Amino acid sequence: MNRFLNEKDYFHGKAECTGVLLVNLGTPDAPDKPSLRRYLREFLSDPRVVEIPRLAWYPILYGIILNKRPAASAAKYKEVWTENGSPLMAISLQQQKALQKELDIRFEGPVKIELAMRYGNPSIPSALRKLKEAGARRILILPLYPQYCAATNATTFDKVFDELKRWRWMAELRLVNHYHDHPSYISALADSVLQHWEKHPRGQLLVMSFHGIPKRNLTLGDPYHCECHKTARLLAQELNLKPKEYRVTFQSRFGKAEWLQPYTDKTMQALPGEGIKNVDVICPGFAADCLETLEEIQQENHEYFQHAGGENYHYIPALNANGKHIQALADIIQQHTQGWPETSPGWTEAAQQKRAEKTLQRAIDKGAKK
Ligand SMILES: C=CC1=C(C)c2cc3[nH]c(cc4nc(cc5[nH]c(cc1n2)c(C)c5CCC(=O)O)C(CCC(=O)O)=C4C)c(C)c3C=C
Ligand SMILES: [Fe+2]
Ligand SMILES: [Fe+2]
Repeated sequence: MNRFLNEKDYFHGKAECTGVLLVNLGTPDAPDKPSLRRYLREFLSDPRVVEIPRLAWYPILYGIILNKRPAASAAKYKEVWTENGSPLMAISLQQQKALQKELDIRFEGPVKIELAMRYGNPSIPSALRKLKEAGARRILILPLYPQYCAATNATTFDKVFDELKRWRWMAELRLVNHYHDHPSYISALADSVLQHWEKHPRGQLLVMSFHGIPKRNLTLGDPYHCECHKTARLLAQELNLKPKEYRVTFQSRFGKAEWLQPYTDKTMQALPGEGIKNVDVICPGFAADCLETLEEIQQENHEYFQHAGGENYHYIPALNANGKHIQALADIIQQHTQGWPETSPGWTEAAQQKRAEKTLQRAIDKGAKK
């Protein structure tokens, strides 16, 4: 057996392209107990996610968590599951499609986008191999987490490296570390808040809720907490908010240790007592709506707020596949692929002609729609 992945059917002058790998966290295949058990086992066995020595962690994971949590989590997933499957997966596929369309217009030469999930399917190795088969000699990895965290971004890169170290002919590789302060991302967030305020009365407070991590990770040097606060500050600036008009909180606590504070759920229970009875809530760290936004923020925290005497609670959806988000991601991709050849060998004149015609047709269609 061969130790390395060889080049299949290679010939000189084979067409090349630039590859972009979009990566999100992953989601169970179905909202049932066996699928949840499989998904949680892979996710929670990752030492980047739970940084407890394996000898201490595995008895808890296999003895308690994987016996209790799959059923409880499956019930939550059932509440948000759609006819197109898990919201995270359905939205990620829409993002991939819209971005491919946008990059086809922006780039001279061919750019191929693949979607992967860090846990579950489609896996990072399978998506990287698809890019390889499409002739990607240069690959940009874009984890869809604006704020860098070792539990999300670093583990994505680990998995990419594990795959690439098996390739005979490695691709040129670039990584997007984060985009928490990218002007196009901040502007897309601000736009989504303004659009929301056009349709709904504005709350007294804009709560910006980010996924939490253990507090210990911050003290060990993970920049995630700082990056969340920077995103929040820039978004507040863009919206001309005074400090008392917005608040940063952290959600999705897991286990008994202390996580980043203030906690979103405790904040929602306390706000009405402070006289704040109307709030808008946004989750700027989630590129796509998922269990953590739709069930935990839109439903569960809404209930906490109302039970504590709150009156109006509006969740502002994640950026998902909205136009400004796709433009922002395309800006990030363009910036990080600078210097890479836009026209590759094998990119024939006929293909270039076809692209020019397609671009022209799109411009005509766009003009006709206006
Ligand atoms: C030790 C536990 C966890 C850490 C650390 C963690 C960090 C982290 N997670 C996200 C984004 C998402 N997490 C999602 C679900 C989810 N997260 C954890 C635990 C940790 N996350 C669990 C156990 C689950 C599964 C659901 C459950 O059983 O409660 C999701 C949603 C996936 C979906 O299918 O919809 C996302 C997205 C970030 C950004 C992050 C660190 C910054
Ligand atoms: Fe999580
Ligand atoms: Fe949660």
